[in-house]
Amino acid sequence: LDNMIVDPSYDGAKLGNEMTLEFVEDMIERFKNGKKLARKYVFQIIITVMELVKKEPTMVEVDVEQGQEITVCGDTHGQYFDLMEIFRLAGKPSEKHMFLFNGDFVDRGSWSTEIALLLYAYKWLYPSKFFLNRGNHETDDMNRMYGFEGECRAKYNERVFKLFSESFSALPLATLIGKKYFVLHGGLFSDDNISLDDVRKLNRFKQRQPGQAGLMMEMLWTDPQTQPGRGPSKRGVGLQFGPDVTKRFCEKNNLEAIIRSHEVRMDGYEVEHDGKCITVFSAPHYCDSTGNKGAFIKIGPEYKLNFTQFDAVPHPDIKPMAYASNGLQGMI
Ligand SMILES: O=C(O)c1nn[nH]c1-c1ccccc1
Ligand SMILES: [Mn+2]
Ligand SMILES: [Mn+2]
Ligand SMILES: [Mn+2]
Repeated sequence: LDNMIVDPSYDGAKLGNEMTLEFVEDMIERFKNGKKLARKYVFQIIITVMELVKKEPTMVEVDVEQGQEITVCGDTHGQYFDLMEIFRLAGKPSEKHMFLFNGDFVDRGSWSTEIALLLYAYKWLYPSKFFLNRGNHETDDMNRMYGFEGECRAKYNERVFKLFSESFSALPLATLIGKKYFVLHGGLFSDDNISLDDVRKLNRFKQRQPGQAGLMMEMLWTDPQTQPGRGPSKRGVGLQFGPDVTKRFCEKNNLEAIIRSHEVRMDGYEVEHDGKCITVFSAPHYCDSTGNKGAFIKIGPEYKLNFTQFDAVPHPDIKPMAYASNGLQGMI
């Protein structure tokens, strides 16, 4: 990276060896005005955050101390201007105000590189207060089809996508808050005997992509259902799990509830399975079409769940999937 230079005409803040709040604030404004980051800084940010998250356990454990809070967000899917609305309403990340983004940061919305780079910059700035769970959209197959790869190529280059892809495969798969809330993108498992210890022990580096079976795939893909037991997934990947599965898992692991994302909810969130399964989705008016609200959850030292709903805000006239290819690139 040292031999990479930043064009002397570059009008943005300079990045040295440390992330600064000034650089992050400058990034936020640049992205709002449709500007990009110097490519050298993009590489620096992704590489630094990849090294940081590689050292994190597959399930990160966080407690909320007095005077602190954590805001849990669900899918943001490239909707940068709605992410700005989250920070306006919830407050921005800080040493006292922790955040957890629960996967699906990218794809669909056309400001996926802006969201990914901003979340990564905050991870660098507040490494022990800012948390990222992997979603099923932090994977190569989805990024090829749903816009992120195309957006990386269009705004930066293929190497930037490859680096993001490598960093996604290093992301933790779950976060345990106060030993009470098990937060992951998709949901629970085909096997009732899976415990938090099995998640802790899961070697997420053995396979870069979740594939069609196994613990990692299930954590990123499964959905709750109202009927007891387990059923087939509507997505063709994973399965659906009923209230009894959630109850058994929470009892076995002394949990209040699981918090997951992965599905749109018209109210932005939904409390299901007798309060043991909560879905939080943070992309309002999803794909400029669904008309849903977004939501986020604030959790303080008392570990009560505090839901906030919010509406989509105006954004520049760039459609969802503006950079998506037909996904056949490189196939023939
Ligand atoms: O793109 C989405 O809405 C999404 N979010 N999580 N999973 C998906 C998805 C999965 C399979 C096919 C299409 C979308
Ligand atoms: Mn999603
Ligand atoms: Mn998802
Ligand atoms: Mn929109």
